[in-house]
Amino acid sequence: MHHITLICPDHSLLKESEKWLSKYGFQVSSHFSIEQAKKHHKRVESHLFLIDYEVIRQLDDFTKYAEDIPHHIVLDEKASLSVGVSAMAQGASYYLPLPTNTETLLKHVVNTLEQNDVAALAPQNTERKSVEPSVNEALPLGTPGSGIIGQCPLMQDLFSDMRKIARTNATVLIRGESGTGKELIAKALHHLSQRHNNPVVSVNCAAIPENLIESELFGHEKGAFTGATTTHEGLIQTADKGTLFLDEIGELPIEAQARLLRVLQEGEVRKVGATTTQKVDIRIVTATHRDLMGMVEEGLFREDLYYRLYVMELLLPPLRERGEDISLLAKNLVEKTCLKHNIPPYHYSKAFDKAIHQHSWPGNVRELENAIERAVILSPPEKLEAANLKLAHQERHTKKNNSNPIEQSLPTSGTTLDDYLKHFVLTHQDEFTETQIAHSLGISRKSLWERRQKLNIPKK
Ligand SMILES: Nc1ncnc2c1ncn2[C@@H]1O[C@H](COP(=O)(O)OP(=O)(O)OP(=O)(O)O)[C@@H](O)[C@H]1O
Repeated sequence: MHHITLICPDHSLLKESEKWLSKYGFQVSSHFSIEQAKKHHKRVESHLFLIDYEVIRQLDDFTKYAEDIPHHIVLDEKASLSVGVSAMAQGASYYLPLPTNTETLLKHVVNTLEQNDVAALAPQNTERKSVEPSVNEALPLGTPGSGIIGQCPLMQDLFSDMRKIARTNATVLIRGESGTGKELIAKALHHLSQRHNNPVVSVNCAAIPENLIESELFGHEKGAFTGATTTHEGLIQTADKGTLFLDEIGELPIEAQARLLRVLQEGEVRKVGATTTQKVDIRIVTATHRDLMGMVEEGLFREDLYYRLYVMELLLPPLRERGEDISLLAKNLVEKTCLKHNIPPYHYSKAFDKAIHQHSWPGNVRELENAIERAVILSPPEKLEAANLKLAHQERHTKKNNSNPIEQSLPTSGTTLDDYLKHFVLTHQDEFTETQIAHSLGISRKSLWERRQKLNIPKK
């Protein structure tokens, strides 16, 4: 965990950040003088100092302290250009006015910590690794800087579980609807863990043809089957000392399940066509949106493997249950998409936010990403228009007005998301390709295929 030290008088506006910085997962201590902070720093290493310039004004020579206050941001209630220049010349990473809004300060804190981490890791990487492979708790999960946005209680609980689980080697099953961020969470878990200096390998079991999956995962010996002209290292071997993320584990064929069980039980991998085994040390994280227990009951998934994989569970809430996170995500996506397409930043209006909240996002964050991208690209320069989100329900309304009989048969209330998806697919499959339907729903083509199976949606 990163430790931040505030140095400011009791009445300072900077004091207010103490509480919310702790809420973001930083360990914070506060001191009124540099001397006092120095003593504390000797006992507990501080990764960053936030200093109210009023404290520096009292000193005759701040440079004397530079060595003891290595990484710092200066904040000033009487901010001026000349003081800013001298603060930066004396080693401050940033000089900001007081008060500074939470988001801006947080961004600068995260930037400085990230820069320091990179600098600290570069020369000492190997030494650090061999002395003490510490858990990487630096990621302030939930903030835009961490790449995973999530301030609502459900996500905060999830992050708190992740931090605990990351300390262990326990196998983790991540569950959640399509597009909720399962892969993102699996990778964050790896980065939080002691394995973070080693590889994290992601495999989508549904995307690899069934006849290749064993050789891809476990590797094969030369001559093991027709076409095996060389020996091939499997992805499990590649992930040695790191984390293997198996997405859509429910799609793993039954023969491969037996091999995977061996990896989990014995810590050994046997290549296809090999007579000997090799030791591997991997943490396995899996994800599925399927009911694995139901698959066990149907004989499609091995029960022994199920219990091996289901040691810890992380449940990702659907986007519609994340309250204000939807706005946070949408805002962040608008900024990111503008940057990506080189479009001047848009104002995120209340009307736009309202439209975002009115939709139920069956395709979750992925659907939101796609919808925002459409809105950013299609809107005029002066205004981000909600109509350009081109959400599936808007299309439904338009169709209704056009008196489409199938659409009109949709119940107006009490429709489940599955009903909605089924009707949407049935209504559009004559005129659109699978890729276009999946895109409109904000889900992958693979997810659409899976939902067709699950909901028994016939193809045209
Ligand atoms: N909390 C979040 N903050 C920011 N971006 C997110 C968040 N959750 C998901 N995303 C983004 O949404 C997209 C979908 O996420 P991801 O692929 O991890 O979902 P998934 O649950 O694994 O999907 P699937 O079930 O279809 O494989 C990615 O681009 C990811 O970066």
